[in-house]
Amino acid sequence: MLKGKFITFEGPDGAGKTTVLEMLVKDINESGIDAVFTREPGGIHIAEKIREVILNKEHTEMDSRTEALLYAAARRQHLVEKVIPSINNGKHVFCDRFIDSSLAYQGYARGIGIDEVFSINEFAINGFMPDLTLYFKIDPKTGLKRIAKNKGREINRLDLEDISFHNKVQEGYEKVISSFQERIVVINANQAIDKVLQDVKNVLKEHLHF
Ligand SMILES: Nc1ncnc2c1ncn2[C@@H]1O[C@H](COP(=O)(O)OP(=O)(O)OP(=O)(O)O)[C@@H](O)[C@H]1O
Ligand SMILES: Cc1cn([C@H]2C[C@H](O)[C@@H](COP(=O)(O)O)O2)c(=O)[nH]c1=O
Repeated sequence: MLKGKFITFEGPDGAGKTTVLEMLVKDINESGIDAVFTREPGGIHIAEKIREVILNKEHTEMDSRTEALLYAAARRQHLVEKVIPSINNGKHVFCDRFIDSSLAYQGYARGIGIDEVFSINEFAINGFMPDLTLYFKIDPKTGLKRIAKNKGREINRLDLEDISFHNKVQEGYEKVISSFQERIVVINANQAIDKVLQDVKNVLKEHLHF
């Protein structure tokens, strides 16, 4: 059987990744494409439990390396339990965040080092990288404003970091993009949502012939 593709969505908080993925579900399903939509950290029971531990606002004492290891552990379980079996069954997997988030947030913004965080993730992913990554580019301040406007959304421990942390996340992503130019496509997320969705669909058509 032909394997599915692994497509990840990345970007700062509030960039619009989840919104676009939710809009894509309908279109992809209607087009008859066999796809799975999932997220990190989470997507399966154990990883959702790890998510609760990482993002709990009360866990202010969490050490940066502990944080990096927990994200990597959730990633490993999600990969072996959900992502890899789906891809082997010919399904395309769309995932809200993956390794690039760890490189930008823990590697660069937390100051552990992008190479160090890549190393612990190599153990977790064992060579399994995305076929394509869409990076939602937005000024972090705009992303945080969008989140603040959305009263229904739960604010997590990472959202509560100050703007200098979120600016570092963006800088970290820029470094990651320059290291993986052949895999990562940049989407202008600072546009009306319908235009962002259309740009995403165009990239999927071009790269994956959807
Ligand atoms: N292009 C857009 N223009 C204006 N508002 C938007 C746009 N895209 C998303 N939003 C709004 O911004 C908020 C955050 O969007 P969303 O949750 O999709 O971002 P995200 O990238 O998944 O963020 P996070 O990674 O922090 O979960 C939501 O309230 C959403 O409705
Ligand atoms: C996978 C991953 C995520 N993060 C951060 C990024 C966000 O602030 C939260 C997840 O919340 P979302 O609403 O689902 O985007 O976690 C991270 O720091 N490192 C990672 O590897």
